[in-house]
Amino acid sequence: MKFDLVHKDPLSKARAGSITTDHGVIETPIFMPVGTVASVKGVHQRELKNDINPDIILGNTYHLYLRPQTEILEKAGGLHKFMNWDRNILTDSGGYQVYSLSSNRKIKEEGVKFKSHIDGSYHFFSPENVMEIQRTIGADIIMAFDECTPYPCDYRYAKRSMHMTHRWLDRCIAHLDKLPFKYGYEQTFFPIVQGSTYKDLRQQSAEYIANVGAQGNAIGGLSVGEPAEEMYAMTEVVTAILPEDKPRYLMGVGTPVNILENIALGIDMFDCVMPTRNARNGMLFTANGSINIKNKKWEADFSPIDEMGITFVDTEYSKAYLRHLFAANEYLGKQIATIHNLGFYMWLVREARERIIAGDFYQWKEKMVKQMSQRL
Ligand SMILES: CNc1nc2c(CCc3ccc(C(F)(F)F)cc3)c3[nH]c(N)nc(=O)c3cc2[nH]1
Repeated sequence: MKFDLVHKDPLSKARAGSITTDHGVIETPIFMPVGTVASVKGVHQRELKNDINPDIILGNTYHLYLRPQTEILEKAGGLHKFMNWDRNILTDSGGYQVYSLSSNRKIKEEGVKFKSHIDGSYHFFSPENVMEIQRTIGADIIMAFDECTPYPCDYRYAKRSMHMTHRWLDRCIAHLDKLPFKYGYEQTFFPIVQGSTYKDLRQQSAEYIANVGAQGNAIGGLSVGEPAEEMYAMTEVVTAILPEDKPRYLMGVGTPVNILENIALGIDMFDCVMPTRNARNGMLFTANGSINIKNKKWEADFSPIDEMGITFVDTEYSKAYLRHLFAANEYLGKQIATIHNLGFYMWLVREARERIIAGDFYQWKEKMVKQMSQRL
């Protein structure tokens, strides 16, 4: 993997860059649509390419391991082939999903024992077997097996959890070195900074991760319920220590405002379920604020969904029609809203990149943060 920084903003830590992998170039700042079980819910790969056009999407080790299971993915020649997606894929290591999805799980030094949310069967993730699973899935960027420290937690727990994540990181690296690439293209490993919302622990963890010298670095343990100010404060502490010439991925972030604020703090990569999950609930994000399309006020509003939208749904369908589809619980409604929201998130980070290159990102960000916070 190669990362070229093409521009830095004069009034903030925002950067514009390009990540090059064997599956193409990723222009940063980038938003990565969540494709949990080898699909961005309700969107065809062709629509994804033509209308939303992400350089990279996310896949999930926890889900893919349970279904369709790694044996099938291996026979398919990896996830790219299996889902007919020839651009970049990043997989999370499953640690977070076990913590957030599995009913009962037991975290020990060796690894995590968990119960499948699908059929109740018991499984075990360790740094070692998760590296093997991610090699088999074949994503271009793979994540360390970490413990996403729950929030809130006391200092002692956060410290112990951080040190275990560091020991697991060492085990990931030691094991990965013995596992050759399976499908003829490179896979890049990102370690993950923890430390909860304690400044000194975040500094320690950022130093430990920076020392690994990886091609990219992630910040975990945030967007887990902490106030936005805490998220920004921890991001600031960590980006001051992580190497400037490597991409930074802030996991699970966030709202449009969170994304702009963290771009200003030096973050390059984002993922979040909000655009897709909120869409299925009728919550649309726009440059002028958010719309709850189920609201009666849109019943006879025949204006386009979003005059400034970048996808075909924004101009080809009206607010009244989309509201009707939700009222009738028509599947098409969820699909239209999902394409709109993903389109908006892609527009937001692309516009941020253009502004960083043009040199007026900071002023634009200040204006957008106010404008997007309105409720329409
Ligand atoms: C929502 N907040 C949040 N999400 C977080 C995530 C998940 C990110 C993710 C990746 C891939 C998918 C996929 F389903 F699309 F594949 C879905 C979600 C974290 N992941 C790890 N490893 N460590 C963390 O410390 C961490 C903290 C996180 N805060």
